[in-house]
Amino acid sequence: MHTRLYKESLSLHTDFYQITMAYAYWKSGKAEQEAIFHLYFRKHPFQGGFTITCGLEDVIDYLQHFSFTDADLHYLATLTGNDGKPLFEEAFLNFLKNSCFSCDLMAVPEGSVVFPNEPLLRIQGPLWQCQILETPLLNIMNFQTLIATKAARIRLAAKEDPVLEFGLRRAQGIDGGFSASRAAYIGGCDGTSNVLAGKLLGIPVKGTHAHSWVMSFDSEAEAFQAYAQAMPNNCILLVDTYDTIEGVKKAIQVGQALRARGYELAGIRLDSGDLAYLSIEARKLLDDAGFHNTKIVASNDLDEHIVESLKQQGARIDIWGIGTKLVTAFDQPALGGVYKIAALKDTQTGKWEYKIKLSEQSVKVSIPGKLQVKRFYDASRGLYVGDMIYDELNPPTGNSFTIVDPQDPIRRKRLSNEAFESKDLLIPIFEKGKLIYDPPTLKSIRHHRQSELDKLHSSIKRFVNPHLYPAGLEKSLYHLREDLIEQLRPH
Ligand SMILES: Nc1ncnc2c1ncn2[C@@H]1O[C@H](COP(=O)(O)OP(=O)(O)OP(=O)(O)O)[C@@H](O)[C@H]1O
Ligand SMILES: O=P(O)(O)OC[C@H]1O[C@H](OP(=O)(O)OP(=O)(O)O)[C@H](O)[C@@H]1O
Ligand SMILES: O=C(O)c1cccnc1
Ligand SMILES: [Mg+2]
Repeated sequence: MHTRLYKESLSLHTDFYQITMAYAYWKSGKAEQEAIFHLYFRKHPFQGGFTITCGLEDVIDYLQHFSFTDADLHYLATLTGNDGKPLFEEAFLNFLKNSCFSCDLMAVPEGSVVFPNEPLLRIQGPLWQCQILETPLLNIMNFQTLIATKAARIRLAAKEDPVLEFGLRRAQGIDGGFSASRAAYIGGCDGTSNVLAGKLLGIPVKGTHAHSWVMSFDSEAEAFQAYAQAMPNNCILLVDTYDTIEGVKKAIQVGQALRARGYELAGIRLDSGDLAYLSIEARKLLDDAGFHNTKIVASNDLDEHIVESLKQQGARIDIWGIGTKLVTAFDQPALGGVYKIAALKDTQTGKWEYKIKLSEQSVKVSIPGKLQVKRFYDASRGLYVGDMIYDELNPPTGNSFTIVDPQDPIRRKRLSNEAFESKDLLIPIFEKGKLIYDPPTLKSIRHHRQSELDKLHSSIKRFVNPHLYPAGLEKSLYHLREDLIEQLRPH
């Protein structure tokens, strides 16, 4: 990458307080104490019923390059407190210099459907390392998970139609654009206008031309002819610069000239006005002129709701170009994923101590333990039927389980091994800092996302008041959490 940022080591890509805590852990002899943290979210984005996890490959890349360079340490050595003296002792900086990532990481594979409170990542290792990674892991996972989920919703609305991601110009800076293109592809887009994402990630690059192409000529007809001349084998003409219907007629004339040369007009693009009406009219004109295979591309501030509405109106749009509202997750610009400590090993006894964060808001009370998620699958219906978050330090026995919704303990469900198949969602990625996972290709992550969504009942995927998928705490974990809350509450 060509920016100043990407020439840097990214170990300082964290919040300052992570480094001050790492220092204080080190000073108080706790730095190497073994801890378990989970990364999870509490509420689906976009008022939806599902979320698509995304970002693991970048997490892996980050952790593999996690080391403090001399330049990083020189910088940290310049930081001073309010007495003007250095904040960090040299011995601590040496400790950082000689350290490398040595944790265990478990993760839910990218492209999987996930639900509130389920760990997307579980990290176990020295307390200071787990702590310092909070910010970069959230930075990577929150954004890509958000965009993959938005793209998956757009994919559901567009049904089988191709969707092109056109967002780079509106994305949140350089990495915001690049990682959005990646996440959008995983979520279900078929191509991108982002050429760097094409080169580095192998995403198909696609596109048409801008209004300025048309405006740079004396007439629209000349502009269309020149574009067809330059690119006869990839000719999609933007027809709305002056008058859409007149533009379609001129595109048809150019299509006839192309056909005489042995080429086909690939498409036209509509970028303003009533896209339902104009696409229906354009389709008639194209069909009447014998251009049945010429596709109609539409763009202009589209999102999943407008795509769904246009389809209901009978719009004849074949390909959807979607930028701003996808890559900025316009209606919800951040996923509120969090990263919380859940257990700490007592150095004397070697036993795990459960950790829990209390809050006035019950949704913010964290979940203690070494968590895993067991997902139950009804093979006869081809549907996921429920997820059980359980504690590996105290796993449930037997073949039949009760899950409890921590926000509404009346909501319970029984899940059994006899009735359903099941699998654990978190799989090993790093063991003691060593990568033991072979990340899948982007294409196979996309396929995985599709097969995951196929296994969700349609009521969970609808946009308005989606049905709540059963994802809860295994009963004994629920009680453990309640007991801890009881013990910690002063009254
Ligand atoms: N038939 C339709 N039903 C619902 N929404 C539509 C329909 N046609 C277009 N839209 C959407 O309505 C919005 C139209 O916005 P706006 O009025 O700013 O665009 P416009 O009239 O095309 O003007 P401009 O030329 O500035 O792009 C866009 O988000 C577009 O995707
Ligand atoms: O609408 P989006 O989903 O973001 O898709 C990308 C948009 O970018 C281009 O125009 P741009 O928005 O730059 O100019 P315009 O507003 O004049 O169309 C293109 O014509 C699309 O309208
Ligand atoms: O190729 C296009 O049509 C395109 C690319 C980026 C943004 N809007 C449109
Ligand atoms: Mg626009």
